[in-house]
Amino acid sequence: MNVEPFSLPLADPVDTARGTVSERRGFLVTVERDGETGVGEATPLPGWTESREACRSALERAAATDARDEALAACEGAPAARHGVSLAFADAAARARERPLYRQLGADGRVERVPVNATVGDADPATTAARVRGVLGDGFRTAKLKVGARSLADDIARLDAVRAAAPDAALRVDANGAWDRGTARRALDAVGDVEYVEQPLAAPSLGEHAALRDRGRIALDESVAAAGVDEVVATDAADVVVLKPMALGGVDRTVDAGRRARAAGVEPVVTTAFDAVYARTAAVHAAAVLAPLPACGLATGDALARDLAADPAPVADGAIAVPQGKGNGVAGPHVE
Ligand SMILES: O=C(O)CCC(=O)C1=CC=C[C@@H](O)[C@@H]1C(=O)O
Ligand SMILES: [Mg+2]
Repeated sequence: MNVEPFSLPLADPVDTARGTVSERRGFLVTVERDGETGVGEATPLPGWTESREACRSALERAAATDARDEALAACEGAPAARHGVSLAFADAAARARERPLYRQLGADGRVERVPVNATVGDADPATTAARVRGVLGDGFRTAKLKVGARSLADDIARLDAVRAAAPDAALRVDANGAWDRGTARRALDAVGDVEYVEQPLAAPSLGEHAALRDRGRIALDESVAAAGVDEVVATDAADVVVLKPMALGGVDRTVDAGRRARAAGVEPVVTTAFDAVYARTAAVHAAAVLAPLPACGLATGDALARDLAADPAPVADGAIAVPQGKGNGVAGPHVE
């Protein structure tokens, strides 16, 4: 196993209630198996995953063995590291069997496309409205707006401006845990017609989120990373679970978690953690296994100023075409 660090700046840093995401640093994981090279990506994002140092240590432990199960065991407790190692082995296995990753992960039939949302960071009302109009012009139908970085009144003014400028847009909002219970209740009453409010309260707050569900649809993201999908489902804390493969320990675990959530009546949505191309594309495959899904947060490639390789799954008309070649579909070698 080979582990190589990388660092990628965002083209346009994303402002959220938890600060600004401006750079993604991670590790490329390469394994040779069955005569094929498999490539995985571990891109930790503190708040969702282990730290970069913990990720590096786990990958060092994993690299000490060539046995898949031992390497995965070395990554327990380090979800980004486990993501990288499990993806490298799954990519090699799918290539060896000459099938796309999503078939390797358990999809029964061919899946062509996964619908995606645009992600719109915090900005003043006019800028937010212009960005939403712009993404509709690019073919998106659904926009996820970051909220909670300013007062609720200001966020409602942003939503009003968006609805005036882009009345056809389907909207969701993501507060990244910025609100207290009173603000969250007022927000749910004031946001109007949105698909859901994502992570209104700090994670995990499962009982508190369950209590908010009579006011509107709740999606949980950081709470899923903190408490796990099963705990979120068992406590009736969410209508929607936001599944970030990087935070869940891999695309294999994401598929399993999505199936369990759906069986319990909770809708899964797959998103990236502003990952580089290997993990982003793998998340598209995970979404393909779970399809049909609501619009997923996978359209984050353009957020990066540069990437590790050409994107085999670009966004067109509000959807991503699922790569149908063998493996993950990213053509190496990576370029930095
Ligand atoms: O879900 C999306 O539309 C894209 C991904 C995304 O919004 C996020 C990725 C990583 C960290 C966060 O800032 C953010 C989120 O909270 O969902
Ligand atoms: Mg979120």
